Amino acid sequence: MSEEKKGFFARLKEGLTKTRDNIVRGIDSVFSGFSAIDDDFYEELEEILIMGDIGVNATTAIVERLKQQVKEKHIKEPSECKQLLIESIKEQMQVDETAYDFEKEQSVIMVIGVNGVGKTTSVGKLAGKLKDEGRKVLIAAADTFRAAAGDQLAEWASRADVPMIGGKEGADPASVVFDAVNAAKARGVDVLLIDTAGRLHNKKNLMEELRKMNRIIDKEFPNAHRENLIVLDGTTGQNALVQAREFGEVADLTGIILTKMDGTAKGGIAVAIQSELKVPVKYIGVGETIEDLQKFNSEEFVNALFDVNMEDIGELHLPENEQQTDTQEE
Ligand SMILES: Nc1nc2c(ncn2[C@@H]2O[C@H](COP(=O)(O)OP(=O)(O)OP(=O)(O)O)[C@@H](O)[C@H]2O)c(=O)[nH]1
Repeated sequence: MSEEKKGFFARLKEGLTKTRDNIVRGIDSVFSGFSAIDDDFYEELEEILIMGDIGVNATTAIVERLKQQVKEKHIKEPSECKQLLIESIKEQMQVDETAYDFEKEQSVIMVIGVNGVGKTTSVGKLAGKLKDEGRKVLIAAADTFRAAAGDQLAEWASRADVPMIGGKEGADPASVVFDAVNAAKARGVDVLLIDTAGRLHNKKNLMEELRKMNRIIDKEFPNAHRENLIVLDGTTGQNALVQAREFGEVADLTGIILTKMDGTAKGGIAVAIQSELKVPVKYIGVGETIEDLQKFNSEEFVNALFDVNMEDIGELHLPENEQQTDTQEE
């Protein structure tokens, strides 16, 4: 690599440039264009948030919270609302600490989503991250439908230096899962990561296959902590919500991996997802390399979105390793 890689926060901020142009500029113009905080002001603000892919539910909650604060704090100037709005969005997106318990427990993580959203890449990145944290990781390549998927995952497994099971084109995905679960138990693996197909002959088959895999894990490994992480492509906007709802019908979704947040104009979808689906965004991806996936942090995300300088806001409650990496690299 010719130039030194920037810290995650800097990459996130850069990645959110288009989203920022989309949302924050509009918000700023409302704050500077209105001389009073009235119904028109709130309406205009709502419109910009909704247009910015933040979604109706989240927008309503954010604006309601803002109204309440304006009243309580006796604020008169629209410009004084900006910080309150930022805080309100952060609150809306907070992820509970327990969301990452599975990282420390014996767990089986099934990674699901439509094809091309970044499942294989995310499994590889997550494997590397957990391995670095000292966890014993095993990858199961249950996407046996797409010819190159197994090879692609094998490459990630070797990059992350973790073993992989399965990956043979045409093999029965459920039997790959069965083998992987039993290997995980026999080898005392901490985290089993399962990459699944995003496409089969038809949608019904795909959903049936997922159900079957779920049943096998439940039956063979009832004591493991279960996670079903859906991967959503941040550039698809509202369609990501539709996908999550569909997969939610066959698997109990416990979290979201939001990928391709580098260069999307629709980054506001992160806010919408959290409030519409009540499923937390646990990781975000801002590029194609192993260090480009990080835990989602609402503070960091909203600051990056609004271009708030991290130093200006004092100590952040980032997970330890992220905090160190960013300060060192920047
Ligand atoms: N820019 C960017 N590209 C990403 C990110 N995550 C994944 N990609 C790219 O998206 C493309 C698809 O990723 P895959 O991991 O193959 O997607 P998949 O969901 O496994 O696809 P199927 O195996 O077809 O179901 C690849 O070119 C990845 O490099 C990200 O965070 N940012």
